[in-house]
Amino acid sequence: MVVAIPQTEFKPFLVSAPGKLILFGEHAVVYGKTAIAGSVSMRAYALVTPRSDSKVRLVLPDISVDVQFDTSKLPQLNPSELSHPCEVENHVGCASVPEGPGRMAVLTFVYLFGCLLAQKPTKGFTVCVRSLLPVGAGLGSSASFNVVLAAALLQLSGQLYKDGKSTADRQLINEWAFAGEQVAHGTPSGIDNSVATYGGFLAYTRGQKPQNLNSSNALRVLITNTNVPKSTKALLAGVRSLRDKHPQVIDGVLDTIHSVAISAISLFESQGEDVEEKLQDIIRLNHGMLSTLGVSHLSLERIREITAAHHMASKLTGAGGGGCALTLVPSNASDETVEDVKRMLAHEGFQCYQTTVGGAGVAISHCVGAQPIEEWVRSMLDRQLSLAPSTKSEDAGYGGVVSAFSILPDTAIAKLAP
Ligand SMILES: Nc1ncnc2c1ncn2[C@@H]1O[C@H](COP(=O)(O)OP(=O)(O)OP(=O)(O)O)[C@@H](O)[C@H]1O
Ligand SMILES: C[C@@](O)(CCO)CC(=O)[O-]
Repeated sequence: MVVAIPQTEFKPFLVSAPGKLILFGEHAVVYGKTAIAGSVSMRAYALVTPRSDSKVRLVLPDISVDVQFDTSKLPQLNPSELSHPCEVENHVGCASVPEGPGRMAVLTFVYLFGCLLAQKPTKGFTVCVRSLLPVGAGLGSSASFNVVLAAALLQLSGQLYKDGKSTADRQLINEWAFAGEQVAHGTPSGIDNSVATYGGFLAYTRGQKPQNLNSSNALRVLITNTNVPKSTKALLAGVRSLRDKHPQVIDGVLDTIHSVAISAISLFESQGEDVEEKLQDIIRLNHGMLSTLGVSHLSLERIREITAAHHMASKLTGAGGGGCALTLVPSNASDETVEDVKRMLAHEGFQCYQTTVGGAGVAISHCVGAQPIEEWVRSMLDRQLSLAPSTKSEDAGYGGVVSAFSILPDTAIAKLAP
């Protein structure tokens, strides 16, 4: 059965943004040293579809959220009247925001909607976000969520002139995504949302504008989740207390990490044959320094052992104490070798993702290849499932598309642009 789709103000569009990986400089960055981060090919995707009423619906299947608001019940917000974006908590009025893990995501939506759209006569719409990034594993799932949300709402408000492609558009998306990060995290550094917006590789030093590294070398990496829960706060406190006790020693370690990041900058921008080998060296060195700071973990050391046996260098990424490790896959490593390593890591109970670092930042698309998005979503699922007409007529006939998008397997989502 073909579902008739009524005329609405805009056609469905899709926004996507990558997660991030800290390559060098975690922990030292807290003390004013430089860190290098890159975008990962795993992304968050927001499907935006029109509605025929004035409701807005936020569907977040990965964290079991499906909320709907009457636009007139959402607060109009003026950012200059709030001392900090997280104050949105005090302005939700009669909009009912769920408790639990989805609360921050919904509050971010309320904040961005209140600032960007509430003042304008807004037709209803549905935003459904799916992400291929593990939540809370240090890969910037929060930042990519905030970037797709900010870009979607800016696009709906008519403030993007080049579909997010121009420098001005990106700057705007990055600023609003940072505000979203502030709702969730209080005082984030801004590196995560910058990577999710601009993509590629960035050098970041606290208090300075992130520097885009002109690298044409996308890196092939394995990201291995130890599944060991970590407390970033406790790990940061541990390093601080060690530094308080041994300031000269620890400052020396932090300076060395800074030198590693500076070497990485020149390596990323050079083309020499020995670049890969030198990158491997500094990955090992950086991990050694982090281990000296006390933020490694047995599980991370085990990953290093397994990958080292296959001539691959690994280091922890993010706060450490568990969390994720990154492994550089040398360009001459065969697919069999990579599969072997992945199998051994999985055998130890680790979760392993193969990805490239340094790909595209935020992207807004109106088609997938030559297909309109709604057609693509339908074609991805079994016809019986995907063509079921929506029971939610107010979703302007797109309810079935939203439901289909919500349950598409990750393998289908991974095929989406870019
Ligand atoms: N797929 C998603 N759908 C909706 N919200 C998401 C999604 N992924 C992440 N989020 C939001 O981001 C929050 C997780 O952020 P958190 O900072 O804990 O993890 P992370 O960003 O993955 O890790 P890190 O900040 O260490 O890189 C979630 O609680 C939710 O608010
Ligand atoms: C450990 C740290 O350097 C990175 C955590 O992903 C903390 C921070 O920069 O805020």
